[in-house]
Amino acid sequence: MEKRRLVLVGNGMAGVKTIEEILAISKDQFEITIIGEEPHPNYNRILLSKVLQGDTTLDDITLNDWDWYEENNIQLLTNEKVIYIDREEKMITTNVGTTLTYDELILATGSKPFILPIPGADLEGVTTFRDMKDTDEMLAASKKYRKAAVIGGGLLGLEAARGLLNLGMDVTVVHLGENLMDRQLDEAAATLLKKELEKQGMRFLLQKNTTEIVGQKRVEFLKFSDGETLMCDLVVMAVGIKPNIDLAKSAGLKTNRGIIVNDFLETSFPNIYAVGECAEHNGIAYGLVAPLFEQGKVLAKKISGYETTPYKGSVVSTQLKVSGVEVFSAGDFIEGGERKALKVFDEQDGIYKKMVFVGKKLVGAVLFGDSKEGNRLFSMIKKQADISDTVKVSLLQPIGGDSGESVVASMASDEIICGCNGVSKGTIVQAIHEQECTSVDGIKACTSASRSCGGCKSMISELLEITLGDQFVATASKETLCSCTDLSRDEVLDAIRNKKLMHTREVMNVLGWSTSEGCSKCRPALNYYLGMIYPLDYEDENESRYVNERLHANIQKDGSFGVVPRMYGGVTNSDQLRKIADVADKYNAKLLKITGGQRIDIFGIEKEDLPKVWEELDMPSGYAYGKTLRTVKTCVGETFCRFGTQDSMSLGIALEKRLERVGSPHKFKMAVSACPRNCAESGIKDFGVVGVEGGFEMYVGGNGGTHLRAADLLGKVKTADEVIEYASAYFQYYRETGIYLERTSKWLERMGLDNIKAVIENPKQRKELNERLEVALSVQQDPWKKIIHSEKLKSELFEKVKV
Ligand SMILES: Cc1cc2nc3c(=O)[nH]c(=O)nc-3n(C[C@H](O)[C@H](O)[C@H](O)COP(=O)(O)OP(=O)(O)OC[C@H]3O[C@@H](n4cnc5c(N)ncnc54)[C@H](O)[C@@H]3O)c2cc1C
Ligand SMILES: NC(=O)c1ccc[n+]([C@@H]2O[C@H](COP(=O)([O-])OP(=O)(O)OC[C@H]3O[C@@H](n4cnc5c(N)ncnc54)[C@H](O)[C@@H]3O)[C@@H](O)[C@H]2O)c1
Ligand code: SF4
Ligand code: FES
Repeated sequence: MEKRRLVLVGNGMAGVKTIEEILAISKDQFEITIIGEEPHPNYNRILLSKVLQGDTTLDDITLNDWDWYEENNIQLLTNEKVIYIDREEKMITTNVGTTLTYDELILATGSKPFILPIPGADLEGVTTFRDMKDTDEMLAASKKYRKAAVIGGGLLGLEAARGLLNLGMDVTVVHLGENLMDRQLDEAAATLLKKELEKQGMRFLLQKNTTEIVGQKRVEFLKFSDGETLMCDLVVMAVGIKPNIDLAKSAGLKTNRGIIVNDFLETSFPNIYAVGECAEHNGIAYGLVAPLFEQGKVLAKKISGYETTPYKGSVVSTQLKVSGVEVFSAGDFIEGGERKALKVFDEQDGIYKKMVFVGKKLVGAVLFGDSKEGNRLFSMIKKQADISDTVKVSLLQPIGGDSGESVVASMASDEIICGCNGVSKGTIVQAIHEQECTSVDGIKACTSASRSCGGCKSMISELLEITLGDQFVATASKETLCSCTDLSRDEVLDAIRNKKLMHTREVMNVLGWSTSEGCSKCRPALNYYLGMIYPLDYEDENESRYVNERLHANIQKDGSFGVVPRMYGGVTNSDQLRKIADVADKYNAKLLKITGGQRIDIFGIEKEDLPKVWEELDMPSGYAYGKTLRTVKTCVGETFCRFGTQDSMSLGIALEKRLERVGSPHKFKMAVSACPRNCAESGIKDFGVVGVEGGFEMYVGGNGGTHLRAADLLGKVKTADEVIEYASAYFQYYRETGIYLERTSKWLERMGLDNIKAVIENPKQRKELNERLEVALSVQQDPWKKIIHSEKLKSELFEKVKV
């Protein structure tokens, strides 16, 4: 049967969740294309607050990585905006001229932040908080400036303010109303919240109406309607959102605040649907993921031709994601008229709880200071169950305190544990018993619970403990390799060695993986571990590698590639430079850039040209894409510098030639400086060398990236040969004991510097590590050369396979 063409506009949370639901029920019905204006694969927008708070990175919050699209045969166009829908021809056009026809079209264009229409809103330093670009802008500003003003004291504004405080800025929240989070909290809870956040260092200006943002080029201060001002050099506008309906409106679909949809998410025009924040159902456009995911489920069934109950709207609950503050709000929480409130206020411990009833039905709740019962109350609100007077009062007791009973234990099977993804206690218990999910990650993989805000993780953990007893304690104390197995990395490696397992599939079969194919986390990890354990016999599985490693180049936003040839020790010559210039001209490179690792990146090469570019360069691969040694940065050293005490360039080149190509758990960067002035920045490298009088100091575990870490002193040696011996042993020890994707900075903290030192300083162990490394090095080949000389690889990788 010919597949129907399904086009999704908007690569965000609601749209991609709908596609996941479609794939789960009818994998082969559609040929799917997703078009997203942002340059990234689908990421968890909710966790941008955590990225801003410095707790995590874009990689960590990616929900569906590039490989997921490829594995599911989804064509993904990023950095493209759909600007036109031809309803009659059933065709869309993007801003770069791509046209695509569709049988079914889903609009999931999300929302746009509301920008106050005041003078100065377009000044430099004024931003919103909606996407990764905004988050990057705030992260960058925090490195240069000190004073931030956040306009809007809602959920978003407060989470932004907390993030900026974490980044070391002075933060003032400017709020129009009398109470913070006025859409979610009553006066009592808002007052407690303000006090708590003030303790954390946040400042507030309430009942302040901003009339102007003033500055020459960049913002300098805010002006308020009462004539007062506030000095600031960063302004974050968080004053609400409006559904993004521009495209739908221009296509003539019926719109109001959002795109009008019926109970099956159908718009006013056949075969066009809307889902997520852009959709308006019964007069409501939602701004939280739980209702959007509910919509996605209904739409997936509808579009796949399955019978479905109609979408009848959602009751919502919210939780603020600021550490140290527990706030929960759900339903109709303001009393008055027939809505009667039941409240407790423990002033000493700063706990406030309120439930609002209509007759015997719970219709709303606000919790401050202790929000453990939040999801349970939310379940009751959703079910509109009758609650007796005794239960009413018992709901306000601190469960788990006096009685010893846990909240989770007392929940009924159909009560919701994960509000974002609508997953009940019963579903999780079933996954534990029937799918043998025994960790929070396992539950996430089996049911999606905890995949969004993560607020339910502690309840899931508790439920696992209650359901599995001792067995959970055993599995909880270890981190599993991935959600396909309950075995830890060490247990898997032991089994590979003891049972002589030689292939990724064999490992999965013999060790009882819960999935037949594994996942994008375990496949590359197993490929690495097997290669490390059996350097001579294991045949690398290219298809288990991430796309950059598979193609030996770095894929860029626009789908072209960056090519970085090796320049040992950052030293080059006119011949190499000429070749790079010729290749750049011939293959229309878009940019030549000197990298931080002292070499040249040739950007903008098309995939099919890569083998020809490598051949014409005739230089080794710089592995700028690899989990292996990247570069050895060097200073000019004693050869030219009057401060130099050692020959840093020769040592750097020797180290790079010795350690290149062989795989490691993550990338490995090195540097050699010839004196303590440290021009090569040896203090922030995985292995850094500093020349001193009479020898070299060796520093380890440094990192100059997201998690900045100064390297620790490993030791001091006299000769360059000793440096090479120590560095090789250290690298091999990391290869053998590191967890796949663990940088040495984290590895060192996990293993303990003293323990690592004890191994590396032991002459016997150092020698053995060097010998084992030698074996691994003996079979390495330059991958570019290998591909150039293989017609099979060239055609498989660069002609047939879609990236
Ligand atoms: C910092 C932050 C924290 C949040 N925290 C929470 C929370 O704790 N709990 C919660 O429930 N919700 C939270 N939310 C809200 C939640 O993230 C959103 O409700 C959800 O992401 C909306 O999903 P969506 O797919 O409708 O829109 P989006 O995720 O915004 O996706 C829409 C996508 O469509 C793209 N697009 C738009 N127009 C076009 C076009 N014409 N062509 C191509 N692409 C287009 C956009 O670039 C965007 O990538 C938070 C939001 C933010 C910003
Ligand atoms: N934890 C969470 O669930 C979470 C976190 C972040 C964002 N979100 C969602 O993201 C969306 C955007 O959040 P938001 O906080 O911007 O929206 P919001 O509408 O909830 O809050 C905006 C706040 O700004 C205030 N405001 C309006 N005009 C103002 C002005 N001129 N000056 C000062 N204050 C003004 C309002 O009184 C309101 O409290 C919402 O849908 C929200 O639910 C949710
Ligand atoms: S690290 Fe020392 S030797 Fe090397 S360039 Fe800097 S000052 Fe000169
Ligand atoms: S409650 Fe948000 S992920 Fe479960």
